[in-house]
Amino acid sequence: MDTEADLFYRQLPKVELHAHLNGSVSFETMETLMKRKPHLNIEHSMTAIRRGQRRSLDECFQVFKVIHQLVDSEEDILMVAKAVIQDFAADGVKYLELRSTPREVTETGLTKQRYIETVLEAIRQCKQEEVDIDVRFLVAVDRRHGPVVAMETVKLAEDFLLSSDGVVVGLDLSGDPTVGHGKDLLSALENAKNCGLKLALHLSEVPSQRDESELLLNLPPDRIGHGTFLHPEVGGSDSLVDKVCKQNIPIEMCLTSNVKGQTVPSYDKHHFQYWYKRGHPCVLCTDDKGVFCTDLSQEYQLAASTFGLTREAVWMLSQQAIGYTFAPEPIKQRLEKKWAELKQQILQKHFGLMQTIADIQQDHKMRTHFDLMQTIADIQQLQIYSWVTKSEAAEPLYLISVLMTVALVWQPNEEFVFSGLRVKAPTRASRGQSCELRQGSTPVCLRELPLMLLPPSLWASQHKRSGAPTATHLSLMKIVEVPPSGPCVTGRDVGRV
Ligand SMILES: CNc1ncnc2c1ncn2[C@@H]1O[C@H](COP(=O)(O)O)[C@@H](O)[C@H]1O
Repeated sequence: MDTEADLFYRQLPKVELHAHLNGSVSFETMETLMKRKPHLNIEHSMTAIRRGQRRSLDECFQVFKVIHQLVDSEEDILMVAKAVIQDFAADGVKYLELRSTPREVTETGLTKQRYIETVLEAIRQCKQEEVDIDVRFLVAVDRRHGPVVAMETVKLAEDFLLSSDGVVVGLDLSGDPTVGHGKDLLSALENAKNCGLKLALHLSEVPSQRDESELLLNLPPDRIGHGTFLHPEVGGSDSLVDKVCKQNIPIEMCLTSNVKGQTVPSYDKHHFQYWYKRGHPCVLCTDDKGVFCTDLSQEYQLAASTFGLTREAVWMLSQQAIGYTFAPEPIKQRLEKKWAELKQQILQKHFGLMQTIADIQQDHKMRTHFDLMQTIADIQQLQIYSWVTKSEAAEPLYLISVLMTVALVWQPNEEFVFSGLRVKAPTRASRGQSCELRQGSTPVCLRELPLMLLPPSLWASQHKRSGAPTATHLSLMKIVEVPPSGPCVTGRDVGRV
């Protein structure tokens, strides 16, 4: 069931800049592919790394080999590319730069030229079918295939740059980072740059790539993929960080991919934190949403909860990504306009309730006790209770704020039941005063709540520190947005103990 937060992150307009086509195939599309080729005996466990699972990077690359067996004809590529684009659109992605390595398969007659043409056909069909997403394509060079193939791929990419009506915009360098050295690919990459292809290069995805990154950063690339081991705290160097910062090169960050592929030990250790704190351009991406079982909404939500980003900051993060796309200026302007229009609808809708409660709390500080008692009636008139319903939306932030608004006007120490939660009013309704909440017989202690709106991420981290129940514990408590028709008063969940 979707929570209010899920809804927000899905509705958030997003830009996806690091997505490998064959790594982005959904469970459902995979199912169709498996049915088409039953003789391969491929199961889902061979194409995806599920929740809680981890693999070595090497094992991840084995997964791609399996997927490539399933996707080996023009027919497959068309289906997969269309499905992937539709998935991204359904996840609220408004602009997508898809990347893929052109392959030839003798048995099916697939050539690299036809491979790219088929992906472009999928993009064209989606556009014709008015799928709400702008899609561009990056031709990928697989580093494992060496300099000759790299040069051929660049030539192919250059041809499409000139003939694809702006859909092919750049070149990606990817593939198993433990194989080969970037110095052998330098000429091909220079050629690509000189002919106007934008460069999105996987850099320092593993620790051993320091020298290579030094070299490739001189090109310089237009964006960096992963950049996991660039900074000195993880074995990179100040010189690498200086180069990236001076040239202001955006970094594509793929949290789940890095954690599941074990190049990063845990979400909270992700290098997003390092770069984001410095104000460096960062863009959240999925990498391989099919293989790593994620989507871009989830990646934003994860980043926000792990690093305590406010909704405003999340919005900024997604909006700034427009500037890092390889799209021409008019497209960027169109996207900016779209973001501005949606901001009214989405951000303010989700902030509306919070603001109202903050106003009420502000009011409380001014009032006498009598007024406060009166305010409970006002609150009912403002129909806050009706926002607390049995619906699916459950943001602890809102819940606690509402609870505390009620608690503030209650007699000190008095208890009441609120949607099954036993709440004890604070003895003094002042900042810094702790307040006791119980779920069943379990006390939940949260400090300083009366006067602050606590983001779920912070709340979760407080819980970790205090050992109290997790945020999901209280997510049984539901709050929905204000219905457009105006809420109705119920108050039925509130009663004295
Ligand atoms: C996990 N991190 C990663 N690091 C480096 N390269 C990756 C990758 N994830 C995917 N690829 C590259 O993308 C190919 C699959 O999509 P396409 O067949 O091109 O659409 C992989 O074979 C690999 O070359």
